[in-house]
Amino acid sequence: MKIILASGSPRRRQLLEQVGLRGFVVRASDVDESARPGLTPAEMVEELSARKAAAVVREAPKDGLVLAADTVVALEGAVLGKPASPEEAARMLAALSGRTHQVYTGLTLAGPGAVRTEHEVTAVTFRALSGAEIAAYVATGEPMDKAGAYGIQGLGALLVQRLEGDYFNVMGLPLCRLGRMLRAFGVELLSPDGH
Ligand SMILES: Cc1cn([C@H]2C[C@H](O)[C@@H](COP(=O)(O)OP(=O)(O)OP(=O)(O)O)O2)c(=O)[nH]c1=O
Repeated sequence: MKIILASGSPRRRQLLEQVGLRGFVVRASDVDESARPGLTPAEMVEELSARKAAAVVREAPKDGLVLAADTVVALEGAVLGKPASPEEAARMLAALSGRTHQVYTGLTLAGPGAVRTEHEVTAVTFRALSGAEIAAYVATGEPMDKAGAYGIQGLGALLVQRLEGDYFNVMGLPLCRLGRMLRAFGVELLSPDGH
């Protein structure tokens, strides 16, 4: 089955390769990422991942399997997406400092005749950060294209004291859940013949 990754995120591409998927194609969608007001973070990431998948499905081959995801950070009811400026990144990091937040990723698989959307949550606790540390981290540029203004896979690892759940969900793709969802579409990542 031809797998189409509907994502411009280099992390998601890397993570698919990590679990042995080869030969997939990348078709970044250009959908409106603004969410309807009043949705919970879980509803929001599910809806956005479904929207990203739907935008690519139209041009996909009939036997293709489209995979799309969306990640946000939730802090006590507030949803943090990607920061629009270094100042906003610094504000997000100050809000996350010394507290626990949730990272939500919605995942949609759209195959021949079936579409499935699920989400995964990971709880992440930051240590207390000084203003100087926040400024230094923002100056690296790493926060700018990432939900919640940090990347756990980079220097952001220095901020994370504790994590509960799927680490890869924080990077933007919950691999354990993905494996289970792919199996439902007939794609087995752990097969005896090494596929
Ligand atoms: C919290 C966190 C987020 N992120 C990233 C994952 C996502 O790429 C990004 C959230 O933005 P998304 O809108 O989920 O994804 P994207 O715009 O990068 O790619 P596309 O819409 O084409 O699929 O934040 C990290 O890489 N590390 C982290 O620790």
